[in-house]
Amino acid sequence: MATQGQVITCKAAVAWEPNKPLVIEDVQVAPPQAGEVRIKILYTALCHTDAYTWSGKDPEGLFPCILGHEAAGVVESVGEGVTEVQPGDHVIPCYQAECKECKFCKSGKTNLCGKVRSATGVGVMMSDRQSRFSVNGKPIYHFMGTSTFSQYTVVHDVSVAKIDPSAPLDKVCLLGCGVPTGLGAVWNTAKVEAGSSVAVFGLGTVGLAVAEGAKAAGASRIIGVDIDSKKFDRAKDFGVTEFVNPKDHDKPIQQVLVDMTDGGVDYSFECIGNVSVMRAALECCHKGWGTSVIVGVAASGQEISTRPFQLVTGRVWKGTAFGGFKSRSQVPWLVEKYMKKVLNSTNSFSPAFLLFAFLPISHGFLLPKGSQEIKVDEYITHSLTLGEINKAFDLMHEGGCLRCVLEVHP
Ligand SMILES: NC(=O)C1=CN([C@@H]2O[C@H](COP(=O)(O)OP(=O)(O)OC[C@H]3O[C@@H](n4cnc5c(N)ncnc54)[C@H](O)[C@@H]3O)[C@@H](O)[C@H]2O)C=CC1
Ligand SMILES: N[C@@H](CCC(=O)N[C@@H](CSC=O)C(=O)NCC(=O)O)C(=O)O
Ligand SMILES: [Zn+2]
Ligand SMILES: [Zn+2]
Repeated sequence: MATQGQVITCKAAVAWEPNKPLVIEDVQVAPPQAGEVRIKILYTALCHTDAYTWSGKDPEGLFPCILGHEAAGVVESVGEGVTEVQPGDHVIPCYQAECKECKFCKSGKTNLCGKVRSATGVGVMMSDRQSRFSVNGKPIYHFMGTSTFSQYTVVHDVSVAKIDPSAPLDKVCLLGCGVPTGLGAVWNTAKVEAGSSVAVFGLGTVGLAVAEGAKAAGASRIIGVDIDSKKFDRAKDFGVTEFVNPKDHDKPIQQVLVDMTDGGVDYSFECIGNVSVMRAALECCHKGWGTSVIVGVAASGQEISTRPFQLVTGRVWKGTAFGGFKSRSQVPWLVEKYMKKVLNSTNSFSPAFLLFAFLPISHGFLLPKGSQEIKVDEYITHSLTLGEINKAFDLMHEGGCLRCVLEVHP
């Protein structure tokens, strides 16, 4: 039955209040307006940022809402004026938009986009400042401009990346957030060079993707720091070469790292969201040039501090959103890199090889040596259905879980 132009009633997980179990509801999803796209979400993963907003600690958190921002699906219908995608296209919703026209997009200095951020931060669509979701007439807020814990969602056209239709959506949904964030933190934000020493604080999905990116960039030492020693074994597969558990040391962790590395690491990455660790990550960097990148998201009211002397003496403190990747332009490229790995694991040589070899040039930037392929499957530790979403959130807080992928239309 054609659904174009109709309200769709479907299942979605609604967060009615902070920290209260999500409820699977029959949700009405309005048709897309001008410049909007309605997507049938097929697979969504959970990210710690969903848990953070659900906890009530996100200053932008609004309830009731539909969370979720790491997903893949198929375009169901498009609103007036949408030209870059059409029904049937396979897509990844992007919480970081890319309009290619605003001063951010045109600056060449950032992946942040200003076109719809004022609406996505308050849970509505840009054109009429209204939500497209409701339950029995009660509006439900959008989240991060994506709201993927729903069988159908409506997003702005500038927030949709069209991808290779042969890519497995149950895997590439991860390219909507955590994996690109870690890789991009290394390749785009820090620009780690071959031979560098790197410290990664937090060995969850984001930290492991940092390690993977650092290995691809040719880092000589990749030191993983985590308070859970069970994380260490798995981290070796992602490129971590040494491990430190702060609980095993009496000295501050920054001092431990400085002592291990003849004065400090060249690059460090905080992938936890803990402001004390952010300070340690800066202060374990080498005097004169060490760069620390904040990736973790810290709660409302939390602030970072250090002695200004740390910066006066040449350390650099940076942050990254979505790893600095320009979403609509570069998510399809990340999917292609993943597909190359899939192809290579089935064919020893494929004509697609030449295409992939030239893609980095056609996309305007160079890949670090050895980074032609990226892992995705390796980050998926659990698979459940949308109806089991509360169980999936419980799993996230267990040490063994990296990403749990939910089948949205089981
Ligand atoms: N900036 C961005 O664009 C993005 C930021 N994030 C944020 O990145 C952070 C990490 O995300 P995930 O990897 O999914 O989280 P995760 O919870 O899976 O990983 C965090 C790791 O840190 C470890 N840890 C906790 N406290 C620690 C401490 N004091 N010292 C050392 N290790 C400690 C935990 O054992 C765990 O292994 C979250 O804050 C998330 O919100 C996620 C995606 C995008
Ligand atoms: N509303 C939050 C914002 C948290 C945040 O920094 N989000 C990241 C993405 S985290 C993904 O899992 C981001 O892209 N930030 C840039 C942006 O424009 O939001 C808060 O206020 O803490
Ligand atoms: Zn995320
Ligand atoms: Zn823009």
